[in-house]
Amino acid sequence: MNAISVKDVWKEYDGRVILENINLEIAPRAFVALVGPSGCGKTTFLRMLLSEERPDRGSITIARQPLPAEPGADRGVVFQRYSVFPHLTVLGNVVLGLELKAAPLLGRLFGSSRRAAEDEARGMLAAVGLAGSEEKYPAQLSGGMQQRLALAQALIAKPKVLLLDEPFGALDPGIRAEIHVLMQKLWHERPLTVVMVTHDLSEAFSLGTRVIAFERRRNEPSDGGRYGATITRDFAVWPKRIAGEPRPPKKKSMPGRDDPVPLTGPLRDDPALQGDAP
Ligand SMILES: Nc1ncnc2c1ncn2[C@@H]1O[C@H](COP(=O)(O)OP(=O)(O)OP(=O)(O)O)[C@@H](O)[C@H]1O
Repeated sequence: MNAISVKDVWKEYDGRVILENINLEIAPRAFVALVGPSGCGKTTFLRMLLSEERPDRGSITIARQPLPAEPGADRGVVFQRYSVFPHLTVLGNVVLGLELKAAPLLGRLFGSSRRAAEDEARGMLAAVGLAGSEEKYPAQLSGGMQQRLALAQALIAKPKVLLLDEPFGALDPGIRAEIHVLMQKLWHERPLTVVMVTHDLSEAFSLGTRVIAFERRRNEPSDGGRYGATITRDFAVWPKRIAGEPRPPKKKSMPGRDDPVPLTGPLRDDPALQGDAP
């Protein structure tokens, strides 16, 4: 199963401790939202899960196996921008995900394999709401459609783990709400464990099964970078959100028990959960 286990992980850059003593057990099919102040090391943590960076100390395993030394098809990733290739069509971007998985060195499929890959990619594009846009180029798509494409490209290789680094941060609220619905649908339908970095607390609680805050407990300039951020809060979202069991759509007029955790009071004001978003 695609459980993630992080044990006593530390990361330094240039003699400065960025992350310290990170311990985290993520259940298979969880949707973990990571929040915390700007610069506390959320992206660094995600990059370690992707094998773009290595911990200086500690270990990370997925499904009880040490992380591969390089990023691979087992972990998909979507960034806030620039996740897709501008010179490839929408279809080409998604087919590439399959080509890189099947032929990592050559990155090309031919003949019937290519046709099968194209059919699969068309199915994936339909699943993210991009049917009919196959021959367009990313620049011809809106921001929301580009992120749908990035999700399709990441998911086509059937990763066990999906890593999201503020994937919806640049989208307008209406578009963001639509893509949240899509994101939940994709998570319910596929055997994925998701780790998402976000500055948006409301997004964290409306998508996640669990919200984790990173924070530096000591943050004095005189510390000289001796202390990094660590996990200071770990909330299970209530009512429980369970992969594969979508909640019924909300009734419009009456606030119900399936509403997300209300973001008022001490939680909303908790400095550990404040990013630098307005
Ligand atoms: N490759 C690198 N070399 C040196 N320092 C780095 C490197 N990558 C990140 N840092 C530093 O590590 C710290 C944490 O950066 P990171 O991007 O992980 O934070 P973050 O919490 O994701 O920030 P934000 O919310 O603003 O995206 C920052 O001070 C950053 O400058």
